[in-house]
Amino acid sequence: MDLDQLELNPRITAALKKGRLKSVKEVLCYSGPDLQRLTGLSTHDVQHLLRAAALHLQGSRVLTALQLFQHRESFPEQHQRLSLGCPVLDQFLGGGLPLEGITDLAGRSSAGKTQLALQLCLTVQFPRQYGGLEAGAVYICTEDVFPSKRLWQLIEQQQQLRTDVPGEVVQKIRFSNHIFIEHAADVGALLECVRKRLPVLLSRGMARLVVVDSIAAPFRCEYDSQALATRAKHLQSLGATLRGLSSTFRSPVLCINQVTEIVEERESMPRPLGTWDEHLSPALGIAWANQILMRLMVDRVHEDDATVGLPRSPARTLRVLFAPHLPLSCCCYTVSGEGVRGVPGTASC
Ligand SMILES: Nc1ncnc2c1ncn2[C@@H]1O[C@H](COP(=O)(O)OP(=O)(O)OP(=O)(O)O)[C@@H](O)[C@H]1O
Repeated sequence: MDLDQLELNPRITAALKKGRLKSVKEVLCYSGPDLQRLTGLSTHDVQHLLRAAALHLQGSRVLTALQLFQHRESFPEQHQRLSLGCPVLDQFLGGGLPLEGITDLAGRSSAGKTQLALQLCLTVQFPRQYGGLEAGAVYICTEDVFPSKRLWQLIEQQQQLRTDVPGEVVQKIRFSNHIFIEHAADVGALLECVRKRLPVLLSRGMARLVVVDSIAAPFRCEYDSQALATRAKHLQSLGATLRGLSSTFRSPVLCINQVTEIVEERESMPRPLGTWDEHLSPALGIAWANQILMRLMVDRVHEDDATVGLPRSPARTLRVLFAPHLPLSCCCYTVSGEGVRGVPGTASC
């Protein structure tokens, strides 16, 4: 019984036993007045008891954020990330996706958002030493049908992409058996899915990655300008549920987002690769931005730009727009039959 480890007056210990309290955790679950009622102790004794219990749980050391950062190897849980399946992209993102919180991945159509999401659905199934979480993924489609043909292609070519993983390990994983696909065509269906079905899969350990592809689609078309407050309320509720699930089950949530583009007459000069297109902004505004932990933006150089002297490959960029643990930075990547790969030496701030 861990209550015996508390430095308490024997009188208080005896009162706890009489009140049938068995653990420090149990003590901390009661309010002061409840403890008084259960044990018959005075207010002063109960306060002393609560302080001793809190100190016991906290341990002897108080750690600062800097210590947590500097002694990574002593706190593997805090620094665990979900790999993107490519060492260049992992290094760019400080190890991969954080396990707790929502990552927003915005970008134009065909920029490569779905390709990254599909790759993550495979990576999550790898053993921990290869960057995975040894569990499946839930893929919630709100717009298009699930790209199963492309998924099969990626599965078949995993061995070529993941040269860091022994062949027998890759062959042993039944990737397609652990991807749970949901379709939610409107906000009501999406909320129902994340409130009811998602917790079941996560709590049973069947999945440890959630992809919503895309978060913007139902919210962009369902509300007119009169209903913006309702939209914000629903976005907030969805964000809170996803964040809660992510931190309870230490499972990353990736939300694919669309972009809004300001269309105006522009000079015909091509934009240099890796520079920020200020005409683009992620959809759903501040109501959604407040729900997410980090935001990434992918982009693809227009075909026209690629013909005006810019290199043909790489033609895609991945940019950190905000993240608590990363600088604002950018790197190039490619999409091939095998999957998504970062281009070495292209990361820049
Ligand atoms: N087998 C493949 N080989 C090479 N490139 C591919 C392959 N499959 C897809 N791609 C590339 O990925 C692009 C599509 O990317 P993706 O489906 O991720 O787009 P997206 O950003 O999700 O767009 P949307 O919002 O329209 O769904 C294609 O334009 C193509 O360039």
